Amino acid sequence: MDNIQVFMRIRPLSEDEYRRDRTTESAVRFVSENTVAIPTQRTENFTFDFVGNESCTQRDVFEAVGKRAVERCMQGYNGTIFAYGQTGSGKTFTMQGARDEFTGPDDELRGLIPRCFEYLFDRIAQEEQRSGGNIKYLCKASYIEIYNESIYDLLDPLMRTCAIREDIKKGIFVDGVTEETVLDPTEAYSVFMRGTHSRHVSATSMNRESSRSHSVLMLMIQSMTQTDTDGLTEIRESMFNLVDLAGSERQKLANTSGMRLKEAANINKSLSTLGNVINSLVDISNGKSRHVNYRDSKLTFLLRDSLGGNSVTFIIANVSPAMCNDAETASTLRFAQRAKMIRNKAVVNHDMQGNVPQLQAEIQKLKQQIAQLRGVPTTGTVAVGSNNGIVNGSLAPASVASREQQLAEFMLVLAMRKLGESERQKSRYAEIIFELKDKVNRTKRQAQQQQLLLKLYKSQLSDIRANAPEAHTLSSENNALREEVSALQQALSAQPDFTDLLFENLQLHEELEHMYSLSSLSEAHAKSKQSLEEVAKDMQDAQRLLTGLVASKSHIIDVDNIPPIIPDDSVYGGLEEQLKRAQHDIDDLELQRDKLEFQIGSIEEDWDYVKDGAHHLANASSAEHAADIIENTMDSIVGDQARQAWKTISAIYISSQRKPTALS
Ligand SMILES: Nc1ncnc2c1ncn2[C@@H]1O[C@H](COP(=O)(O)OP(=O)(O)OP(=O)(O)O)[C@@H](O)[C@H]1O
Repeated sequence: MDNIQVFMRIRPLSEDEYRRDRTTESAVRFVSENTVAIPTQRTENFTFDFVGNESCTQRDVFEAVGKRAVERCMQGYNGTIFAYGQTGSGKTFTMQGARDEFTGPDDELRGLIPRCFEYLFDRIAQEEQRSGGNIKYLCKASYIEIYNESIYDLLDPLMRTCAIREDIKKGIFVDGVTEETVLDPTEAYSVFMRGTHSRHVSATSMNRESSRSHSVLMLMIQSMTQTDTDGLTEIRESMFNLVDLAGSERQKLANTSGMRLKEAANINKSLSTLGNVINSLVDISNGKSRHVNYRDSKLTFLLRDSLGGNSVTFIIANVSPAMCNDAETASTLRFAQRAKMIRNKAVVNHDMQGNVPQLQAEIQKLKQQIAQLRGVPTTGTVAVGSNNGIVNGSLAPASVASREQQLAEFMLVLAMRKLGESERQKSRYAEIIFELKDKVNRTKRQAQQQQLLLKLYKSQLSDIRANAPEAHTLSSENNALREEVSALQQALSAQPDFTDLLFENLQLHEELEHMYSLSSLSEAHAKSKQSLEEVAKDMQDAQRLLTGLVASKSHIIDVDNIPPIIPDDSVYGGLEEQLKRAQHDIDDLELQRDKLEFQIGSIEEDWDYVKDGAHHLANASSAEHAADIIENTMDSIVGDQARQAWKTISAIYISSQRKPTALS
């Protein structure tokens, strides 16, 4: 059992941070070589397996983490390196490096990924040479992104989404993800950069930052060792995951809506699930029985083995040294401290492979050996010694024979198991073939349906074309109508401008009002007013009629330019509209659901802080320690209710301790 190893890296202060802090003083204080604290956050001390200060180089990180991870993968263990930390803390710099292109092995700023590639292929060349051709290696790379709880295949030109599946033999895997065989570091790096480029392109087109998603580069390393005599092959296979996580800062709901809300809810979900999984695993390491909710997020489900499973796991906790980021730095270190308590059970993933006759021959050989050994006592070989087989204090041949017999029987059992396994594998392959055939059939059916549709469209098109002879008549009719329209338009333009009439109307109206005010001709006024209104109305009607007529005559079919496919456009349009509305409703509902999940997650997290705080408070060693706990817990809580509850708990604690001055 190995604990997850945690490496902390402090990046140099950025110019922005300096402008904000107005000091170069670091928020992180070194207590000893591998122990740090954040005094402004009054944290406890944090001890890690390695702590790199601001001048820690890319080479240092590789020597401490990358090299060890590659070595374990070469032995057949699964390995994972996570880069964790707030946005801008240096995760990508640590994993990938300072630049977006590979400038070769002399580039001192290249990150862990290119360095791991170089080291891995160096070691492979060494091993292949040392074995004199008996060992052969195969490496395949896949690269995915987890964004909004969907998995995108970054090596697929269409960046299709994939599903995670579980299989008895393969364990957890990304179904249908692109796997590219890589033969040297340059090839591996160019595959990695291709995926990184797709990630940037999709991030830009979707108007989001790459730090809002997790990326996982998966390297499958397989070694095949040919055994000398029996033609069997030993296969070792390990999965090396290099994970660049989304920024770890807790997403706030305030002023967030639409896509951003969904994004925030999902990042929150996967990071808080990661936190919950780690908490449960820590409890398990402390002897408690807990269910671990790996399936609550894609990230934790995919990396299940890396957390409390069959993997050698390293976490690099990246932090900023700035005072303005001290709370986030403290939160990252608390996360890393908890993760360090998780214990993994890494085992070498190996298997024997040979065809069934080879395995059967092996069994036959073993059976013969057993039969020979069984025959030993009857042929009198055992009787050579005396004293129950003990000769001069050492085992007599009979005991040796029985030990050999046991060994041979044990090997027989192993071989039988192998045979069984190969049978199971065979049936699994049969299943896969069946599934593939099924898929092919479905694709064929879809293709047939599409061909039918195409035929239908073609026949409709040719119907329309077949009616084309009428085009002449239509065309002459068309011309006549066009002339009519232009005549009407002329007539319309010959009419006095409608606005002029209205204006005149208004003037007359005003004049009449004036006259009315001067004389007592009220009746005449009313009549004139009415008649003027009638004239205006008639003018309006005439105008409307004329415009309508022009518009109706303008709808003349242009028979020379019939679009290729017109069928049922309005129906499709209507359906599409309905579909859009339904999709919109679904999006709204999903958003609501995400929002609720986010709120629930946030509330649960808050209550966890309250519970943890109360637990720590009960065990506080001094009033100062208690004051720290009260303050830190309050900083971590987001919701009002939990804050209120924490205030009450703190007040009760303070009054019961009767140390109000220290704790206030
Ligand atoms: N150790 C370091 N030395 C020098 N510069 C660094 C170091 N770490 C990070 N930087 C610089 O800090 C900036 C932010 O780093 P980076 O992009 O790696 O952060 P990040 O944690 O990956 O952010 P995000 O979550 O947004 O992806 C970059 O300009 C990077 O070059």
